[in-house]
Amino acid sequence: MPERRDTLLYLDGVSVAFDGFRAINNLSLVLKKGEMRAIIGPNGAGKTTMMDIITGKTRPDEGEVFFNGDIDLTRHDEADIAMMGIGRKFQKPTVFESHTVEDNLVLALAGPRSIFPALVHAGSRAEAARIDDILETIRLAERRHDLAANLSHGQKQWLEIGMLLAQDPKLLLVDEPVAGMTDAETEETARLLRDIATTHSVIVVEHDMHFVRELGVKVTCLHEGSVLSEGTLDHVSADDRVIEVYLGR
Ligand SMILES: Nc1ncnc2c1ncn2[C@@H]1O[C@H](COP(=O)(O)OP(=O)(O)OP(=O)(O)O)[C@@H](O)[C@H]1O
Repeated sequence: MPERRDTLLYLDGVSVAFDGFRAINNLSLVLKKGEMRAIIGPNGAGKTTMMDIITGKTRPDEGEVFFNGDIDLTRHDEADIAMMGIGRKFQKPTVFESHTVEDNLVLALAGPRSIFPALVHAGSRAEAARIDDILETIRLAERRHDLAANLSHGQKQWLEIGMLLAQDPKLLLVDEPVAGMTDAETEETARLLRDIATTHSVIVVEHDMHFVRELGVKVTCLHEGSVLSEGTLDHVSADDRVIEVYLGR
């Protein structure tokens, strides 16, 4: 394990059981500052539970969970952890359908981690620049005045990623972003996340191996609540144990 102080996220020996069943079992995983990581693994491997532990939704029974080197996440609740800069996007998009794309971002900018507390209603130049920036990143600059309801499923996912970015998180947790997307949207999402990863740390959970390949980052395969294999996608997908429990199904 690397020195904890140099890491953005540090999980060591983490376990949690539900009714005696160990959903997470002695899990150790380290994310470097600025890193993007893909998490794969079969249904029930513990991917969602791991995200729940990081975000403070679930408290581990054992083990260490540190953010930014020295913040013990097991001592904080969900609201604190969101304020500290861990943003999570769930699988299902939850944009405000009856608002425009731009207004969805304005609302997100005004959220709990807003860097524009008093300025939002003033429609300040800084806010406008920030929104332009996010719209470019999420490929929706041309759609800014359209209602979110009229976006495609993939574009709604991008908008929600934009709403997450508006909170300026240090770490983004993204759960199955490309489920239900077209092939073209899937490829664009990989590029979009790579752009975001130049300035943020990201954990992406995904089952779509073509997409994971496009991300081009280190992969961790979870199984039965711990790390089964870790490394490049080529390394992990050539691992017999990964083939047996996941890829070969
Ligand atoms: N709150 C809970 N109470 C009881 N069991 C739970 C709870 N949360 C998760 N589990 C169990 O823990 C195991 C791990 O589930 P988890 O959702 O983390 O897996 P996953 O890797 O995210 O799977 P998927 O790919 O299907 O989303 C599963 O067997 C699940 O049924």
